[in-house]
Parts: sequence; C-alpha cells; structure tokens
Amino acid sequence: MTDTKSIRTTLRARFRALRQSLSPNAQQLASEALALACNSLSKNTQVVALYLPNDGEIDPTLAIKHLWQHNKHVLLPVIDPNNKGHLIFQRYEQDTKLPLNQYGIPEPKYDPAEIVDITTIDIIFMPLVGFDSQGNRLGMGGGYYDRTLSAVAPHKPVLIGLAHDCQQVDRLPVEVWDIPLHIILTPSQKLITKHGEKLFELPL
Ligand SMILES: Nc1nc2c(c(=O)[nH]1)N(C=O)[C@@H](CNc1ccc(C(=O)N[C@@H](CCC(=O)O)C(=O)O)cc1)CN2
Ligand SMILES: Nc1ncnc2c1ncn2[C@@H]1O[C@H](COP(=O)(O)OP(=O)(O)OP(=O)(O)O)[C@@H](O)[C@H]1O
Repeated sequence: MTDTKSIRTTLRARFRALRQSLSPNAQQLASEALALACNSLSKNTQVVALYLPNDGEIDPTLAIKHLWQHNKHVLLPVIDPNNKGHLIFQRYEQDTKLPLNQYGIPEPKYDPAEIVDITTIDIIFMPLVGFDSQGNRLGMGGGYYDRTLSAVAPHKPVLIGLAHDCQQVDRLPVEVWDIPLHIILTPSQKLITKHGEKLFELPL
C-alpha cells in the first residue's frame, strides 16, 4: 500500500468511528443547523442532489424537507447498475420507494425515466468521512463520487461537502483522482475553499 493510501485508510477508520459515536441529540442539532445552511445556499437554484444518511453521517433529511417545501427538485445518488463504480442521480419525491442498496443505504430503485443529467444539477451536497480547509474530501473509499464527477466542468454542479465539525483534519493526503469541493458546510462553518472562491465570479 502507498503511504497516501494507508494514511487515508487509517483516517477513514478514525473519522467513521468518531461520527458514529455522536449522540442522537448531537445528530439532531447538527441536522437542524444543516437544514438552515442548505436552504440558504440553495436559494437561487432549482435542482439539488443530497443523500440519505448512513454510518453517522450528518443527516440532511430536514434539509430535504425544506427544499421540497420550496419546490426544488431533489435528487439522490443511485449506484449505476450499468457502469461499475459510478453513480447516477434520480429524482426523489415524497412517494419515491427506497429499497436498500448493497451497502444498506436507502436509494431510489434504478429507473432510466427518473435519471437527471448530472450537468443540469445546480448543487451536489456530498457526504464525506473527512475534509480539510483546502476542500479535499475523504469518502467511504469506493471512489463513486470521484469517478462520477471526473467528467463534469469545474464550476457546475457546485460541490458542497456536508460534515460534522469533528470530521475536519489539518491536511488530507490527496490522490490524483480526488475532486476538490467548492464549499464545506458543518453545523458551525461555511468554509469556502480556494476552488469555491472562483465561483463568486459566477452566479450561484
Ligand atoms: N449516504 C451515502 N450514500 C451514498 C454514499 C455515501 O458515502 N453515503 N456513497 C459514496 O460513495 C455511495 C455509496 N458508497 C459506499 C461505499 C462504501 C460503503 C461501505 O459501507 N463500505 C464498507 C464495506 C462494504 C462492503 O464492501 O461490503 C466499509 O468500508 O466498511 C458504503 C457506501 C452512494 N450513496
Ligand atoms: N476517476 C477515477 N477513475 C478511476 N478510478 C478511480 C477514480 N476515482 C477513484 N477511483 C478509484 O476508487 C478508489 C477509491 O478512491 P478514494 O479512496 O479516493 O475514495 P473516496 O474518495 O474515499 O470515495 P468516494 O468518492 O466514493 O466517496 C481508488 O482506489 C481508485 O482506484
């Protein structure tokens, strides 16, 4: 194993354990703070991807409810059955059925009619295991988001990582394929990274 890979593996285990150890009350407060922040960032947008929580991840379900109330199109990631290691994004509505995927995460059943082209998404709010102030992201280790996003433009969709404050690390060792985040939201911070600063030149 390379140094980078082994450090990322060690950090992944540490930060997964840390977020899993948060109390239900801490998770609830985090989710409420997140809903306000997501809502404010989504104001001038129409199509927004989120995720359903797993493994102690910060819970965006309250944010999703707010977005529905404001008539936004909410999407969820679905593991692409036709393109190994990639995600597609499908519409998520109040009556969407959510069977569990291979990792036990609820996701819409694959349906080509429900797929939304990734280049039309305004914001992808992404789960993460760890992050640093440069916008580097450590995920679950499947490479799904990195592979899926490798084909999109550097400014669209806007990539926003969602995390608990305890998931921040000084500096993550990065891999060549890592796609940096524009913004990272935690219950107490809206961190605009150096990649995100370029977005101020564009309407969000
Ligand atoms: N909530 C949420 N949804 C998501 C992701 C995510 O990180 N969080 N993903 C982001 O990519 C995709 C799923 N990727 C995942 C990759 C690995 C594991 C996982 O639990 N891995 C186990 C090993 C499981 C096995 O191989 O049987 C582990 O590492 O313990 C979970 C999700 C799509 N949906
Ligand atoms: N663009 C890509 N093309 C091909 N393989 C990739 C790409 N991105 C990631 N991978 C593969 O995915 C594996 C996992 O990558 P990494 O450790 O960066 O995942 P992660 O960022 O934690 O996961 P995720 O993106 O699913 O949240 C790597 O071993 C790498 O080989």
